[in-house]
Amino acid sequence: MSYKVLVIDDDVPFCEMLKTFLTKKGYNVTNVFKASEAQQSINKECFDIVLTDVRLPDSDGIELLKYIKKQCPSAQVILMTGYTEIKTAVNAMKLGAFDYVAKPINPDEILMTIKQALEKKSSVVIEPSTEKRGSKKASLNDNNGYVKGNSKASKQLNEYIDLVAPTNMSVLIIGDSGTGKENIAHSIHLKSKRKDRPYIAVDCGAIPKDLASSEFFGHVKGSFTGAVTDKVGHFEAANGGTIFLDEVGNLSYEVQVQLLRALQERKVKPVGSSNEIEVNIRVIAATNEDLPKAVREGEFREDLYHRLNEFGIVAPRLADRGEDILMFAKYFLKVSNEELEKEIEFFSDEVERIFLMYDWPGNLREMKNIIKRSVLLAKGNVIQKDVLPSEMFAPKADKATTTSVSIKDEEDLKLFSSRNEEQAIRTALEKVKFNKTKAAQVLGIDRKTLYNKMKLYNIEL
Ligand SMILES: Nc1ncnc2c1ncn2[C@@H]1O[C@H](COP(=O)(O)OP(=O)(O)OP(=O)(O)O)[C@@H](O)[C@H]1O
Repeated sequence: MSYKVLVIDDDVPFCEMLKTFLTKKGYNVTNVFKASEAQQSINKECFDIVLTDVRLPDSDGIELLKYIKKQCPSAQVILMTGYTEIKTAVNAMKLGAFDYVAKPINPDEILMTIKQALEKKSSVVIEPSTEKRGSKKASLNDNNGYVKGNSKASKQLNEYIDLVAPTNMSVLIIGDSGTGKENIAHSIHLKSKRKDRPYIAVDCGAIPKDLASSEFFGHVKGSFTGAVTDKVGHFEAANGGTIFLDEVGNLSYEVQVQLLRALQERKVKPVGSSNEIEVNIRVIAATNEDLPKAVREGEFREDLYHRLNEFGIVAPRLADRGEDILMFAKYFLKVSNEELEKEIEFFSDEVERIFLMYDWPGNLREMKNIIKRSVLLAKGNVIQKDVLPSEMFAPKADKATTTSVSIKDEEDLKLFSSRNEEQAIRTALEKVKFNKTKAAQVLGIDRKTLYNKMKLYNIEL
């Protein structure tokens, strides 16, 4: 079976080139050039992968993404963006896009992203002992790959993981997009007594509402049109092990009711069957939404929220993981070198400084993407600033805070923005174990400016 791919871009030659390339790789590709044409195509059939430009002549990729996720939730949407639109792309991921690739598109990169999206789409069972699967999760959780981190935030996170893993408690992981929630869930499973039993990851945002019962609880042949064979649901498949409910905030109210019943009674009944099946599973759920707010607004059931949240873990933002930032960067450099068969050795000092200053709105996933792309573009064996997205270091229009204190060399402060300046200083101080001289060097400012800034932000050591 060949997977169906819809490409949406008003650049016709580019679409044709991509179509030729992907067709050669065995995909069944349809090209359209406007959002309205894309909507028509999606109304006719559901695609496995949708590759869309962020800017379209009659709409934008974000609006289209919302439409696609409503019409065909299982489609994996990949945005194609210019560097200046990376923030939009990161927001799109919060709305359910799988990933983004920066233009100009590199064929190997797009192919790899499509493969990863298809892996996610199939909601595969990840058997902990079978690292050969090639799944990103499986490979990251071997001892060489999983970055634990040394920052305060990481230490606390790892402590919580170790504490809760051996228990049977349900865990709710809350965190911004790309902070590593799925990775945390899998670590908990691997450190639990259930580690040799199945681990099933389910992307709740990708399950169509009318198929949800069958996906979770299975069905018997003939129970509805399209049920041509018996199907084992995710709950039964996870029996004895762990089920990971990603994007749990996306479940419809009806499905929430069914899920709660299954969790309380520890039994499931496949659609169309009169037999109940006993299940013994541990639940880990994740969300980047404000679930307590959803509960207050009546969109998420309070009883289910408490059932899932027996133990809550907050996945820290990358910008709050201080001294780990470069550790993660080096890890992603290694992974990208392997994936792209390159041998880039390190980052220039300037690039490291930019990494420490940047606020990483898309967290680990954004870092991974930026580094992968930089590895692709790098000429020599060092990643230099010129291959980074300029928005990572361009001076921001709002210079209010940088002019409010005496700054000897304002140029050196161009990395700062009013939004992340305080965080950048805290991160740098943490990284150099609170040595102010070294922190000033890392920040590229003089010590006096650093003192002034610390005073401004009430940073006390
Ligand atoms: N501790 C870690 N060490 C190394 N890589 C990590 C770690 N945690 C996460 N990653 C990588 O960072 C990326 C994002 O992680 P993950 O998919 O777990 O985030 P998420 O919070 O579940 O994202 P989303 O909110 O988009 O579902 C992945 O490529 C993952 O492999």
